[in-house]
Amino acid sequence: MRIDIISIFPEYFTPLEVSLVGKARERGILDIRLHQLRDWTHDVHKTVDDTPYGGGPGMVMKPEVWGEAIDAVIAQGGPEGAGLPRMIVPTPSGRPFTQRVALEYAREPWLLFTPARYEGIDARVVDEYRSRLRVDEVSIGDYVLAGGEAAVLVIVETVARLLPGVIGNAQSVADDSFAPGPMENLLEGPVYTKPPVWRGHPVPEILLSGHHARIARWRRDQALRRTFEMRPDLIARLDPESLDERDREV
Ligand SMILES: N#Cc1c(-c2ccc3ccn(Cc4ccccn4)c3c2)n[nH]c1N
Repeated sequence: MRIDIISIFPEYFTPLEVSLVGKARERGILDIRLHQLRDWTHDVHKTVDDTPYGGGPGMVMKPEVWGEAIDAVIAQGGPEGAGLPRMIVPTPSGRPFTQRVALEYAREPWLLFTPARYEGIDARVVDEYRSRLRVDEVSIGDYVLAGGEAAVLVIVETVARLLPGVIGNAQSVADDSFAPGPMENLLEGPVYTKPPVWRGHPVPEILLSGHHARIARWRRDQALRRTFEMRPDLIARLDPESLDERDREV
């Protein structure tokens, strides 16, 4: 997968050089390219923003600069056969970014992220590129960040761990909370490791029993309880068909 990120803070993406994403880049699974938006300005101050039409607080990012930058990245071409990139615009007013959306993105050969700052990008940029590309305006949650870079970090890491070969244990991905299937809309239950007793806190006996069926049942019970306690809104989304008699008792 090829990923292009255009930003006025390319240094914000240093975390993509380490850990899981960094290793995926070293192994050639991910090709991430960063671009400094100001490289497409033409004034001595490298201006990327201006006052909003209609008045109001803050500044808006100029369409000309973004248009030249996006055109230049597209013109570089992507992976063979990839065609044009899917453009992802983080915004507080976007559709929710979920595990299902991440799975969609993980199937794409080329993603182009356009994280903005200030009050966002002139709306005509999205209008322009919707006529040429698939454009997604997405939000990572119901709170307001200072810009889109943190959202890109979240999205890239979420998508990267879904790519074949990135996570050693593919079952771990399949068992993710929110992954489509039996675990969808269920939160992870508690996890434990050695020692068997820590500061007087024992590991639940069932986990030491070696009885895999009972352990699986216990874990599902814990996931249901955790979901009920922390995210009752997700309980309503559970597919009744996916619940057995025991689940209904929990
Ligand atoms: N994804 C996502 C986001 C964002 C986000 C994404 C991009 C930008 C570009 C500028 N700002 C600041 C800003 C403040 C006020 C109104 C508009 N924009 C962003 C915020 N906030 N919360 C999310 N879940």
